[in-house]
Parts: sequence; C-alpha cells; structure tokens
Amino acid sequence: MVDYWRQGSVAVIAVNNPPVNALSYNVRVGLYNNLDKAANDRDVLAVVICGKGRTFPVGADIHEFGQIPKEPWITDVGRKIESLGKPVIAAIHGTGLGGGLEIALFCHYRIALPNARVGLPEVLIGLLPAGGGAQLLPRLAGIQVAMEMITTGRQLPASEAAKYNIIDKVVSGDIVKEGIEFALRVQNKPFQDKILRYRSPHGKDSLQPITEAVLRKIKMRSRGFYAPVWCVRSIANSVKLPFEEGLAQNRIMFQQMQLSGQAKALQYAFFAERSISKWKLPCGGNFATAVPRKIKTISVIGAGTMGTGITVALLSAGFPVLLVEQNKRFLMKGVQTVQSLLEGGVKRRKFTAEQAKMASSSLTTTVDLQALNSVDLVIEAVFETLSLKEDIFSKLDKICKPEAILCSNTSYLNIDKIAASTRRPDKVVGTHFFSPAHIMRLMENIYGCKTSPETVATVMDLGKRIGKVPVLVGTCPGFCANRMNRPQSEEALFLVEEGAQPEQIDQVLEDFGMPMGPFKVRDLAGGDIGWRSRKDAALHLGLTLSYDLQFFNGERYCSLADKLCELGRFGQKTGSGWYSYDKPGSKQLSIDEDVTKLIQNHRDSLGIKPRKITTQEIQERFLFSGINEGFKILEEGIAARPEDIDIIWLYGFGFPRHYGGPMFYASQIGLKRVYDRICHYHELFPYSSHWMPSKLLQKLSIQEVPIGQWAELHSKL
Ligand SMILES: CCCCCCCC/C=C\C/C=C/C(=O)SCCNC(=O)CCNC(=O)[C@H](O)C(C)(C)COP(=O)(O)OP(=O)(O)OC[C@H]1O[C@@H](n2cnc3c(N)ncnc32)[C@H](O)[C@@H]1OP(=O)(O)O
Repeated sequence: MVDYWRQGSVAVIAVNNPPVNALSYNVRVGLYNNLDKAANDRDVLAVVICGKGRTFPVGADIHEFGQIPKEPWITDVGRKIESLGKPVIAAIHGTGLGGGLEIALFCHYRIALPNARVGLPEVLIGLLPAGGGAQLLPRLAGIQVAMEMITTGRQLPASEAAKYNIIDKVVSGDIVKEGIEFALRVQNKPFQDKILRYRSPHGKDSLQPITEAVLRKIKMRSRGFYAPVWCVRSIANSVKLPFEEGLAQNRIMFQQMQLSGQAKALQYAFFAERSISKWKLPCGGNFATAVPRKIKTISVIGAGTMGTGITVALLSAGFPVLLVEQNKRFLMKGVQTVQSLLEGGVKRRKFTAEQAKMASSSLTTTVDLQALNSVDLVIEAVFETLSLKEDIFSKLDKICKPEAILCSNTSYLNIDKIAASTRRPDKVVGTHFFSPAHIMRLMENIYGCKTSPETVATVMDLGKRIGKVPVLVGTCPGFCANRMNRPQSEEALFLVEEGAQPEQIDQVLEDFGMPMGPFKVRDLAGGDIGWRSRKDAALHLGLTLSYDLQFFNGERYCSLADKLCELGRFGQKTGSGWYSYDKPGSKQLSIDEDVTKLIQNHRDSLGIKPRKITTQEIQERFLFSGINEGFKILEEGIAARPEDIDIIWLYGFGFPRHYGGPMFYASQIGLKRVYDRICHYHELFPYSSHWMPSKLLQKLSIQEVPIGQWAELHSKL
C-alpha cells in the first residue's frame, strides 16, 4: 500500500492505495514505517512523499469512520516527518485533500502540478481537520485563509494555494521527478524554520473580528448544520492553545462530531452520490455492461422556460444545440432567453465571456422538425400534455435517424405511453430536468419497460458530461421527485385550511433546513400551471373546480390554491400569490392581509374552526407524507435504492444534506416512530390516500434493518 525506493540520496515514499490513495490504517502504518526506514538510512538526505496513480492522498478512508481510528494516526505520521532530521517534500498531483494535505503540511516543503488542487473538505462530511490541519494551516496561510478553507471545504487550485504559501512551488512535468529534483536542491540546506508547529498563526490578533465575520456568514448559510461552527473553534485553538494541546482538543471535538447524526448523514450522502451511477435495470442491463452511444449533436424541442434552460446547460458543456419551436416568434423569444441566461452565467462567473460567446455560436434554430434528421439525441420540452408529446414523438420517430435517442423532459407523464407512439421504444427515455435547468443539478432519468440499457447508459453519461447529477428511476405518475412532493404540497394546504398560516409553515420548514418553504416555492414556480392541470383533470372527470370543493375524485381536496388563481394571484410573476411582492417578478415579499382574509373566509365557508397547529405537526405532516410515498416508490421498484431517492431530494429540492435525505432522515429518527405517526395521520385523515402506510415501511419498522440493507431485504420480501 506504500511503495519505497531510493534514487541517489533521495528516498521516495509513494502511497499506492487505489483509487484515491485514502489514508487507511495500512497506509498510515506503511508511511510511518517507511519514514523510519528513510531516517535510518544514512545515505538518504531527503525524502519525497507522493501518491501513485491518479492522485496524492485525498484524506482519511471514510469507510473507517465511526470508530476510534487505530494508531498510528495522521498526526503520528506528521510528528515522524517533523522529527526526521531530513527535509521531507510533499509532491502533489491530482488532489491533496483532508488528511493528505495535513501530511503535506507536516512536510517541510510542498510542490504541486498546475492542475493539482488542495483543500480540507472535512466539514463537508461533518468533521473538522483533526489531523493537524486546523493547527498548521493558520500558521502557514493565516487565520483568514484557514477560516475560509476549513469552514467551506473549498479546494484551491495550485496557483491560488501558492499565493497563500500553501504550495512552495508550482512545477510541471512528472511530479515524482520534480519532487526528486527539488529534494536534491534542498537536501543540504537548513529546514528547521519550515516546521510549522514552531510558528505562530498569522493574523492571530484579528482572531475575534475574523471569527465574528465568519460566524455571521455561517449563520446565513448553514441552517442547522453544526460542523462549520466546530471548525471555527478548532482554528481558534491554534491561537489560544499550545500546538499539542490544540491538537488534543481538536481530536476530542473530532470524536464527538464523528459520532453525530450529521456526520453520519453527510458521509452517507457522500457514498450515496457515488452509488447512483451504479444503476441496473429490472429486466437486465447495468452500468458495467451497457455502453453509452456517442452523442455529438442534440436538438431541444420547445423554447420555453425548461427548453431554454436545458439548451443553456448543453451549450455551456460544449454541445452544439439545434433549438426547435413551432413558429419564428417563439423561437426568437427563446433565443433571447438563451442569450440572457448565458450573459447571466458570465455575471455569476460560471463561465467567461469568451466561453459564453463560443456557446452562443453553437446554437442553431429551426421551426422545421425535418431539420432533426441527423441529430444524435432529441430532448422534447413542450407542455405537459400527453397527446401533444405523443404527436411529437411519432413525428420524430419518422424524421430522426433510426439510432437517434428520443428523450422527454416530462415531469409527470408515463414514459411507456410516450414510447408507444414510436417504433423505437427502446430508444425513448425520460430526462427530467429541474427548473432553472441551467442551474439545478438534478437530472431524473426515467426508463420505460422497453428502454434499452444502451439508451439508459447514454442519458446517464450525458447527465455527467453536462455537470448534472443523473439518477435513474422507473415510470409512474410524477416519477420519484414529484410523486413524493405531491402529498407534501397537499398537506401544506390542508394545514392552512385547519389553522396554520402559510408563513408559519414556510418558517418551520426553513428552520428545519429546507431552502424555501412550500408556499414560497409555489409562488416561485407559479400557481397557474398546477391550476390549469387541475382544471383539465376535473374536466376529464366531467367536473368543474368549485370554491367549496372538499373532495376530488374520492380524495380530500383544498381549493385555496384555486381561489388565489381565480384572483390572478399566480405568484412572483404576477406580483402576488401566497405573499405579495414589490412588483411582478420581484423576490421582495411581504405577508398579505388579503390572503389572510381569504384563508379565513375559506375556513368560514366550510365551517372549519381554526386550531393551533404545532411545529411538530407541520414537520411531521410535511416530511412523513413524503417519506411514506418514498417507501411506496421503493416497494414498487420505481427507485432501486433509498440512496437514489435521497440524492433526488438533495439535488432537486435542496433537502438539508446534513440529514442525508428524507429516507436517511427517517432511518435516523427511527422507522417505528415514523410508521406509528403515519398510522396516526392515516386514522385522522382517511380521505388522503397518501397516508395509507407503505407495506415496506411497516415491515422495516418491525425489523429495524440498517438503510444499506433495505433494498436487499425488500427484494427478499
Ligand atoms: C480518540 C479519538 C481519536 C481521533 C483521532 C482523529 C484523528 C483524525 C485525523 C485525521 C482525520 C482526517 C480526516 C479526513 O481526511 S476526512 C476525508 C477528507 N477527504 C475527503 O473528504 C475527500 C473525499 N473525496 C472526494 O472529494 C472525491 O472522491 C475526490 C475529489 C477525491 C475524487 O473525485 P472523483 O475523481 O470524482 O472520484 P470519486 O469521487 O468517484 O471517487 C472515486 C472512488 O474513491 C472513493 N473515495 C473517495 N474519497 C474517499 C475517501 N476519503 N475514503 C474512502 N473512499 C473514497 C469513492 O467513494 C469512489 O469509490 P467508488 O464509488 O467505489 O468508485
């Protein structure tokens, strides 16, 4: 796991633990012993530490967390380096992260390739840099830089790290060769002043104002996430305590954090995010065997909000896009939107003006579907009307080359029905982007019963190539994301009907950690789209939506959202919705007395006496209704694993990452408790079928199986 060789007077110690040279127990032992070997070899005058393969060590092995790590710890390896009596050079390529960077900070010198990155990302998995990082970095780069790097986990490119003295020299070529050359140059020079523990932290007199400013920032963005605050404390220890005492304090904090639910959730999320690319289809075919098709040209049909967002996502990843609309006027408007989104990307520093220009020059347009005869892949993003989509897909099937893949950006409709309108159902797949599609990273890919593994592999690969997080699910109304979200939105309305205020519900869920409460989300998305589809659904059943409707299609129904829409209150875009806004399009909101009255009148007309609704009830009815649906989604095989569902929620709805996602959250608070509360609400609200408890949840609540085994257990049930 650790290789050792000598080149003249230089000993090279190379960590060899693929894929990322994580500092597992055996690696730490190997480093420690090989440092001893170099120390004891009189012919060795300097040592280079590097990583074999793709990277310098990226930190501790996350699989080993949750128990007291076996010694030697990273700090023991660090002490060995400091006291070796010979200069030690860290030669960094790839990413030098966490414990990897900590070892480099114990070294006397650090060199790196230009495309290397360094960082202390422990905070992102709910921890602090207890292997010396929180003590050493302030002594090298100063308190300000250490605070920024450690509380955000940001990785710095080598050039930026060099500005802060974290890297002594940026070199190009072969990193080991460069390391040896550097070692030969410094081998006979004094290096005691390079041992960071003997320095005092830069900017220590400004500790208080820096801390206050950082804590203010953390408070704004952390929403109940503790690790950044602990990281601040760990850095303060570098000023307040002698080096070894600071290390000891930070170890104690690390141990407490390691056992916390937040660290477990973040580490679960880390691995969940990596597991989603390991998909498999129920009818055979999986990520390991399916080969994605090469996609060079893409067409997007529909230049509305979704179509233009998808176009920008594709263009900015370097794909040429042929944008299609039904007439020139819509097309022109779409092109303007694409241009302004690209300009917005430049303003937000997502890309340079030059890149935006390049992207823009890769956009072509047409109003003629025939022009799609040579594209490799089409993404349809028109209105959510099945007949319209069927019509487009049947035309595409005739126009596009036989091997072209046809994708629908539907958020709700049955992929099998859309596929059935073509003679190539194996090449039809759902690619559900989230709005705004050029920003939101989730891409919910939906297979139908005939979608081929090759088609799935192609859209999963496309998702990665455009910087999205692609998750594969099966088809059902609303798939995974919107199907789980639906009962939650309904419960939010029912809670208002029963006595809560929209702003109260929003506040409770924002305090829980959601980026926005459900009523703000409704206003942002625009109430008119849902209203139109509810009216269509009613029409389909020979009904009309009326003010006093309390049941719809046998289910409890709340007409408050319809009442707002009747008044033209569609949300932000009309300047009023559940809140009122400064002006149409503004985000500046205030509570609106008219809405409060409208809610009161609604309750009066239905004879509902408002009651006090507690925070607990709001949280439970919102979260548990979605979680119950999540278990049904697992039960039906729509999602293969709870990890898929959780990643959808982390990236599609901004579910707080330090809870891991709704399914992991349920596992942490206890499935028995979740199940019992769902049964309680089912008894209270028999006309909301979303409270019918999931059978899988019921079984798991009895067996208390860890989340990693749910899918396996389910397949045996
Ligand atoms: C009495 C109490 C005593 C307490 C004593 C305490 C002492 C504590 C001392 C030290 C603590 C040190 C802590 C740390 O170092 S925490 C870890 C910090 N590092 C990270 O968080 C890095 C995480 N990894 C990444 O960010 C990325 O993986 C990447 C940038 C390194 C590479 O990205 P990419 O090229 O996109 O590859 P993948 O992400 O797909 O990863 C490939 C593969 O590798 C696995 N993997 C990555 N990092 C780790 C890791 N740190 N541990 C284990 N495994 C890792 C990843 O899961 C992938 O695996 P695969 O899916 O099976 O292929």
